[in-house]
Parts: sequence; C-alpha cells; structure tokens
Amino acid sequence: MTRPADPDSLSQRAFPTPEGATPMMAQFLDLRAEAPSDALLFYRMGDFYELFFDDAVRAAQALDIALTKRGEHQGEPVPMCGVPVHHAQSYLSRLIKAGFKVAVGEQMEDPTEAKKRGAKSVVRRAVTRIVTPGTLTEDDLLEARRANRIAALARLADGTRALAWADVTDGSFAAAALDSEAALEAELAALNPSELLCADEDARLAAELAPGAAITPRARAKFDASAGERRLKQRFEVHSLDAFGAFSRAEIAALGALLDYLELSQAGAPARLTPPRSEQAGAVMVIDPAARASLEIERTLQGARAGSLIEAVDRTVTAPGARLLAERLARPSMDIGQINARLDAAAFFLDNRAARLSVRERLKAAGDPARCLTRLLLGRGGPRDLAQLARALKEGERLIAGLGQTGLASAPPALTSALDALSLAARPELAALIADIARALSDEPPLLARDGGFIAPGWDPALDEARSLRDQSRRVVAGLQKTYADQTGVAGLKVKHNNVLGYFIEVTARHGDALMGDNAFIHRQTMANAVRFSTPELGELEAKIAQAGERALALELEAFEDLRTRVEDQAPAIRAAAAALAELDAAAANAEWAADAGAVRPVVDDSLVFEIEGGRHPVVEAALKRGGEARFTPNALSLDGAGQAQARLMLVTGPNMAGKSTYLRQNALIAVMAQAGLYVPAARARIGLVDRLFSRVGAADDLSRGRSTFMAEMIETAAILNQAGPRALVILDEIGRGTATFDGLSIAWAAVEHLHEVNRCRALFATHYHELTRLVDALDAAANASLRAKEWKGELVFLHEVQPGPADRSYGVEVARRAGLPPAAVARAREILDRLESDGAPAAALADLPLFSAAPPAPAPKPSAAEDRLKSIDPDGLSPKDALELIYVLKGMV
Ligand SMILES: Nc1ncnc2c1ncn2[C@@H]1O[C@H](COP(=O)(O)OP(=O)(O)OP(=O)(O)O)[C@@H](O)[C@H]1O
Repeated sequence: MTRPADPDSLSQRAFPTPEGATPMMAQFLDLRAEAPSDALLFYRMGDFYELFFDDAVRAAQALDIALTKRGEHQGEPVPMCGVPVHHAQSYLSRLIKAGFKVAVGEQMEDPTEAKKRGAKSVVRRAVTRIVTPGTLTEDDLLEARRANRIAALARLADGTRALAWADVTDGSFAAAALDSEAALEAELAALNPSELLCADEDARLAAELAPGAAITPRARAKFDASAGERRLKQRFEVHSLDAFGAFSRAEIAALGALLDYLELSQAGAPARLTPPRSEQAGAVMVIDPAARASLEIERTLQGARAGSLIEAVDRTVTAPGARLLAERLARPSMDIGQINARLDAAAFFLDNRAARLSVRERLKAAGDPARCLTRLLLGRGGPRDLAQLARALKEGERLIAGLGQTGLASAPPALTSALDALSLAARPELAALIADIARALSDEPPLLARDGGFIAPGWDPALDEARSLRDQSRRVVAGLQKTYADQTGVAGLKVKHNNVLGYFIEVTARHGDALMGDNAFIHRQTMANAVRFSTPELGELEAKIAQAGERALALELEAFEDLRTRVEDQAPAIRAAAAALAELDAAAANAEWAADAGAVRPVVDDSLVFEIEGGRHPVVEAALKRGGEARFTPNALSLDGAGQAQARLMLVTGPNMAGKSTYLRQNALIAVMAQAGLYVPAARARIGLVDRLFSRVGAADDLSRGRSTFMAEMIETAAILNQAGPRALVILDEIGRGTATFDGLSIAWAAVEHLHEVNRCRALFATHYHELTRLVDALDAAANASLRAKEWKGELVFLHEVQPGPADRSYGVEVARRAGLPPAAVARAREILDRLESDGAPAAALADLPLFSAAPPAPAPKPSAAEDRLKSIDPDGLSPKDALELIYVLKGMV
C-alpha cells in the first residue's frame, strides 16, 4: 500500500470558515470540521457523493476524475468533484489503496422530510463511517487470505510501552506490553498492521517501525490510561478489567485509544470486538524484523507471496484457514502443549486420508463466515452474507456427519472441540436459524438488501400477497394493450413504462390524431415519431403496482432485519463455529502438506538441542522440483545449546554457490514451522524451544533510513549480540564482508567469540573467512562444517552436502570464471591467489602486489626457429628428396 505523498499535509489542512456560506455549504463545513482532517469527506447529495475544496482537488487527482466548480464561497469558486453512489465502492477502494481515509457523510432523512421544515431547509446529514485501511470489512477492499489488522502504539511517560491490535473482520482484540523498542519493532513486524495509531509526537517513530502501515496520529490525550480503562469497562460492561486478565497501564492506554478510534470510525456503532486479551510476554517466538524479512516467511524481499515460506506450505482451502496458518507462521508458539495439539490434529488427518479428503471437500463450500458475520453485525451485510453464513454452518454439520462416529472416536482434543463448536445438535436455536435462512432466501440472493427480490416465495404470506397483487396488476396492464388496440383499431398500440410518465400508451404519430379525439385517452407527450397517452385506469393500476411493490420491499427488509437480529443473538456461537472451520482447515492442510512434501512431525521440547536429520529448504526444494533440475540434497544439523553432546555454534564454510545460505535458512525455517505446529521438511527433527530467532543474511542497503550496506549489517549484528539469550537461534551469513578485509575478519572473529562466550545461544555462522575455522580449537562448544564441492573433468561440481570440518578451499575464482569474468581477469586472480596462499601472510604478500593493476594481456608467444623455418618453405618448389632432408633438419631443431 502506498501512502499519500505527504501524510502530514493531510492532517494539517485548513478549510474556509462558514461566514457567508449558503445553508448547505454551512452544513458541509460543519461536517468537515467534525470529520478527521486527514480523511476526505464524501458528502452525500442524492445519487452522488460530492467532495469540495481541498478534498475535491486531492480526490480528483487520485481518481483521475474531472475537477469542476460549484457556486462560490467568500467570493471564490468552490472546487468540486463527485462519484456516483452506486459505484462508490470502487472509488473508495482506489482511494484507500492510494493511502487516503474517507469520511462518509450520509443523508439521515428523506428530502421530503426536510422540505416539511421549510423550503430552504437542508437535509440532515451525519458522518456515519470513516473508511480507513485498518477498519475495512468489504470483501472487495480486503485480501481474502490475509488478516487486516489495526494497531495502536502507546508509549507512556514512565517509559513503558504496549501495542494493542484488533481485526475488525473477526472481532479479535488483544494487547501486549513490550519491554524494549526492539521487542516493539519485532511485534509490529509480526502483526503487520495495515494501520497504526499513535500519539502525535510518535508519528515519525511509528512510520519507521511499521513501514507498511498507514500511520494515524491521534492526540496524546487519547492514550490516557485512566480514560482508556473507563471506556473499556463501559464497552464490555464490566466493573473491572481483571475479568479479562492482568493488563499493564500501557496496554490499557493502547486498548483504550484503539477502541476510541474504532468507535469514531464506525460512528459509535459497537465495534463488535471480543473482550480484550493480554498476550503474555514469552507466549510466542520473537522473530526480529530483519530475520522475518530475510527468511521470507510471509513474503519475499520483493514483497511477493510467491516464493515465500507460506506459499510453499499453504494447502488450506478456505480464506479463514489461510489467515489462521499465516498467523501461526507469523507468531510461532512457545507453548509446547499448544504446538502438540496442532500437531496431533494434523497427525489425525495424516493417518486418516479419507477423513482429510472429505473434510477438505466440505470446507471448500464454507466460504468466509467470520467476515460475513462482522458485516451483518455492523449493519453492512446483505442477503448474500446471510446465505453464506448459513451455508458455512450447514457444511459444518455435513462435515461432522461425513467423519462418522468411528472417525470421531479417535480424533484428538483440538479436533473434537472444533467439531463440538460446529455441532448444531446442542444448539437448537442456531439450527433453526440456519434452516430458516435457507428457506427464507432465494437461490442467488443479491448483495444488497435495498434491491429486494431475495426472500423466497412461501416464507411470508403477506409478502406473497403483496407480490401477487403487484404481479396481478402487471398482468392486467399487459392485458390492457390488447383491449385498447381493439377499442381504437390501432394494431401497433403499445403500453409502456418509464420513470417519468409511469405506464402510458404509445402509438405512432400517424395514429396520434385518432386517439386525440377520444375522451378516454389523456394526451401526455408528442414525440417526433410517437404520441403518448394515459388513461385513469392505467393510473390506478400504476398506483396499485407501486404500492404493492413498496409494501413487498418493506416486508422483505423486515424479514431481513428479523434474520439479522437472530444472527446477532447467535453471534458468539457463530463466531466459534467459524473459528472451528478455520481450525479444521489448518489441521487438514497441515496433513496435506506433510503428505505432499514428505514432511515429518517434529519433536518440540524444552531442551536446548537442535537436531535435524535430512532437513530440506521447502522453497528451494519446490523451485528445483518445478524447474525439473537436480533434486534437493537433504542435510543434517546437530546443535546443543548446553554445549555438551554437540556444538552450540557451527561455523559453516564452503565455496560460493555451494548452499551455505540455503542450509542456514532451512534450519531457521524448520524451527519456525515446528513451533507454528506444522510438520517439517526433514526425516527427523527435535527442537528445544527457540524463544527468539535472529538472522543476518545477505546485505541490503537501507538507504531510506540513511544506512549504508555495511552500517545496516552492523546494526543488525549489534542487535543480535546485544539481545540473543540462551534460548535464541541465531543465523549469521557472512558478516563483515562490506568493509576492508582485516576489519571484516576481525569483526566476524569477535562476533563468533561473543556468541560463543556471552550469548551462549545456538548459532550457525557461515563465512568465507577461512581463518575463522581455526577458532574451533579455542572455543570448546564450536565446530566446523562445510559444504562439499569437487572438481570433476576440470569442472567444479557442487554436491550441496554438509560434512564435518572446514572447507578445503573456496573455489571463488572458479565461480567467477563460470560467471563470465574476462579470461585475463581470471588468470590474474589465480596469480594473486597463488601468491597469497603460498606466502601465508597476506599483508606482506599484498604489499608488493600493485593495487588495481589489471593484468596486461598476455604477450603473443615468439615463434620458434622451427616455425620460422617452416614459414619460409614453398612446398610446391621442393623435390621429394629436398623434402625428406628438410624433415631431418626440422626434427633436429625441436
Ligand atoms: N541442499 C541443496 N540441494 C540442492 N541444491 C541446492 C542445495 N543448497 C543450495 N542449492 C542450490 O545452490 C544455489 C546456491 O545456494 P546458496 O545461495 O545457499 O549458496 P551459498 O553457499 O550461500 O553461496 P554464496 O556463498 O555465493 O552466497 C541455490 O540457489 C540452490 O539452487
């Protein structure tokens, strides 16, 4: 999502004062003052939303629509643009994607009502909603497989800080206290909110910490913890928040500010959130933002889903299932019980292939009940949401039936509780509601209730009666055409309908006169080719049809509201059922992935070991498979944080392109997957819980934050050395490359020692500095491993196999040759390398190498005497005897 070029310029806009304004303009300016200044105001005028002043200028530019003028205010023309109400959604979507917020000012009464107050009175209007990136609920504005979160960052004067977050589309609402700025950044990277609220003065920091989010600065007073507490208690109708857990002051401040904003943006409508929950520190594996980005867990460094871990492992068949899986991978658990519960559920579906297939088949029809429910609760839902909701819950029932008693008996608790939540047997009211929705709605109901035509015949006798009256009158009208044609003798007479005249009779101009003279027909309109008439009979029928139609629509809307209210009453049970469907999808997808990829169930315990046999990188493996290239070579890893049975720190060396980075990353990804409760791509895996995952992989400039490549690398390395504790897993790939050789080597050396001696965490350290491999002699819990390559028929072959011990050589020059470096440069590199290696003391050896001297092209070799002689021969002038003699001479010369 891109932001408007200058978000500050939106929040500090000024609009004209109301002096001298027309009544309508005065109302506009009132609403404008009431709506947040960083939101554009859509001002409803009949069939259009109109925008004025600066709003119009910005919207016209962003939407590429015409900017016009409407009247004057204080002697200046008023800039204006507008969008039709029926297409507002697509314009809204474009504005939100361009980073804007939109306040929707609706008409709150019928214009005829306003007229009753006096000819000049203005229709009452109010801001009914502020559409912001974090508070969207419409399917076409949301990504189906991604949660859409809004977060609030509170930093209190006492130095404490917390984040609160909500997902309006499923009602989740939570907070976490964070003990450092780094933890805050990591949590934000995990949540990946689309909108972040913060106090005015924290706006810059917020933009830095959450680069993908729209930042919404709010007055500091909104983050007052006492006010927040009052607001929360009021909303959730409790005397004390203790009912929901123990919250810190900062958490309450963040939750309160978030709730306030949600109420504002929903214009006071209940935000329909679940009671807040406090996420305990240490509940999830903290993945530092650099690691999250470079491991490409949710998206690649380029921002694409294709090529990410989640894309490789996601086998879910519903959007809510995909969101649940994404949430688990984004925030892997630290709770062994929870991890095992997820694995148990997957194991059940792995062992029961038939159950897996049947559940997945059923789920495909279930849709996204959580989002339908939210729309219905917020009054934005339509008949189609009702229908989808009922269908999903019905599928839940069928799914249970499909599993049968035998299947259920062996299901683990995570699944039985999900199946319980789906069972309608114990919920007669919900079952009745679902049956009623199915009966009440027509087969393909429209998106919006206001269009009518969605209640099936037979549901409401009064509605059926109104409809039949309407249809009967229509039939009478249709019959009148023949009656009038016979009566007048004009065979081409037609009865037609339009919005201006209602029902009318139309004859061609030629027959117009015939009817003009007939008192039964009242002349209405003369056109170039046709003349139009009405009759009192038609007028009466018209009124009957309109009345019956209006009554039918009113009855339909009543029926809709009735069903909607019943949904509201059942909201907790429906939410639980929707969550259960997502849970089942995630579990069956986990098993499907395990079956597809030959993944195994990891053992996760509270030891400090990290033992992988036959580990693979899911993304690289899938890419190799797709490309039909060589197979992925599995590799083992054995680490022990206690430094007893195995090394704690592994130095990984090997030629370029041998697979060092792949090896490092695959092990980090296996840890993430295991704690997410997923099967892992390995033959066997045992992992002692990892509480923090750090990685420093690859070098990328962070110029937007004013950091050079080397600076960015050092900041990340510093964060690791300062923060990694004994339960952390660190992967470091070639640190120290971006500076002078000896500086780089020294920094890498010191980093290894620090990790080994101070952090004492499990670590993988890939390096090209062969000198470092000697460190294992001095560090008792460090070991060397290397990736094998061999030369075969003059070619370098990468085996991608990890073996104990350091690499024998680096083959860098060979890789450079393969990459197409000019032969002269390759030859020169070999020469320098030989010299450096034979001298053993690089500094001294380098001293007498002329810096930057490119190797001169090799001189053409001087021709030998034999060659000179050969050149001088004229073969045609030689007799056979001379030729023989010459051969003896030449032979003597070589
Ligand atoms: N275990 C493996 N099995 C098969 N192919 C592999 C394996 N590991 C890596 N590869 C292939 O080798 C390529 C290079 O791997 P990788 O980037 O990990 O090498 P590297 O040693 O880190 O290189 P450099 O030192 O140049 O960064 C990968 O893109 C992949 O195609």
